[in-house]
Amino acid sequence: MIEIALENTYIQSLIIGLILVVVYFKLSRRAKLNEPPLAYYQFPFIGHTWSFLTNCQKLISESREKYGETFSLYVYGQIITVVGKESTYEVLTKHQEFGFKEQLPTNHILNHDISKNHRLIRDFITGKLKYLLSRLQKNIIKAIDIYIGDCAEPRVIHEPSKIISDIIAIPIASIIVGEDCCNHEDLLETFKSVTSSISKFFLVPPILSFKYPWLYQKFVTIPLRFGWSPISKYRKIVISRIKSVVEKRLNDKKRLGDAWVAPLDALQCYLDDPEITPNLDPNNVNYDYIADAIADFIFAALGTTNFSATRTFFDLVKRKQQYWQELYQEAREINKQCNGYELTSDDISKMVKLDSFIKESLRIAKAIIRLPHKCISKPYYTFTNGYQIPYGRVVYLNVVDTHHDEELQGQNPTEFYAYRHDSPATKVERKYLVFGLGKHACPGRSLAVNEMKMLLHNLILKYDIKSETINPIRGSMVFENRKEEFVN
Ligand code: HEM
Repeated sequence: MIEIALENTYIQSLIIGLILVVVYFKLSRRAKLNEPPLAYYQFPFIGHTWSFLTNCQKLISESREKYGETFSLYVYGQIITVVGKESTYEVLTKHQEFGFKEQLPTNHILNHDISKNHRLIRDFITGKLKYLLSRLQKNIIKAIDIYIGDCAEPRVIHEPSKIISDIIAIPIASIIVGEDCCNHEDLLETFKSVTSSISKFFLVPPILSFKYPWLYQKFVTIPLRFGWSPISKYRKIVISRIKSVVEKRLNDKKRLGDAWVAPLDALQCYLDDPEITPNLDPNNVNYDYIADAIADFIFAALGTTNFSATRTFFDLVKRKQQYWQELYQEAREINKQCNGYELTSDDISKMVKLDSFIKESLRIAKAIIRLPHKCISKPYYTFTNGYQIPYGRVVYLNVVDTHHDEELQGQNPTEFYAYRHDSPATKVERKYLVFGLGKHACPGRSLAVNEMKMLLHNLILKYDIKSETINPIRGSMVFENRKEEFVN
């Protein structure tokens, strides 16, 4: 008995000793690095997690003031580093040293190659956007008619943000699955809900994802291993809607050969991949891959554009007194010049004031820290300012530090002033991080900004819009046809 007890004590001491050695080595390795200051926190284990979740803005601005532009926080049981305007550029452009950290591990749900899909989206959007503008425009006008319509009598809209989302979904669907499919009500609904289905699935406390990514993955993927997926309903609807279209396209392509004119949409890009459609055999198409790649496309394109368009629209209504008349004059002039015909890309680039308004609205948006990146430089990375961080450290960008900086943004940087910009909303640059920067900068930004411009241009021309509350985000809006005539 005594022997067993002694043996247990010996094993316990050995384990404690080993832990101490590991901790010592970890600490001594870290001690050698010139790490950014770790902001003070009161409670061990909890660290800054609570304030990070509940009042991130205060936490970041106080820490920034106290410790300078680069500092570390203890969040979810892990040290993270936050960088300000000086080091942001380094993180976004040094691709050998920093990798983009996906906020949600969508690869567990979606059965496709994410980087291949992002390449495809990039090539498709940058190569074909000018041919897509006409379709986007037609569908925006159609969607405005469906969801707002004729307002000869003032019409109260109780959920304006939902209306904007509904409108945005149609043109985006038209460039993903094409004109034949994009009008099906069930398809549009599943497109609108897939982003939130995926996001909700990962609502497990991300504490695990930081400290024990492996355990987090095992934990969140338990339902998947039992055959349940948050997007199975989405897959079913998408496949049922695209199947006949795909079959027709493959048969036509086989039959007509070079004389066949390929439709211009993302679906066709997937069909052009021989791995997805071996031998153009309609019975052998990898539909699961296509449906999942489309879900990833929607994940990147729809939520972001919706959020930004809604925000800009609310800003427009909120700042009506100051900007509406001027923006209306610009829209009217452009509309007169194109004489009611479709807007060309030249016409859209003449919307200089609207573009600047959109840019300002996106700049001033309340994103505080964003775009987490992981340090992949071994064994550590040294910033130009001398601070060092170890391999594996997650680095967040303090976007506000750039977006609210007087030197970069001009006078009164925290205030909304639409005409402060001297470059278009799509331009990625050091002082404007809405679309990221460098190799991974958002490839869909021209599509998103053009879509927002076309939407707002048409709304400004067509309606007089009033908010029923001081804060338009919370209340209903009244839409009424504009009294002045315009050609459309
Ligand atoms: C206003 C709307 C949008 C915003 C604010 C936005 C923002 C962003 C940001 C911040 C990034 C990360 C950039 C980086 O790591 O440096 C990104 C990446 C990406 N965005 Fe967008 N985006 C928008 C619309 C779109 C649209 C419409 C599409 C598709 C047509 C799209 C497709 C993508 C893709 C594929 C990536 C990944 C790029 C890569 O990994 O190389 N985005 N976006």
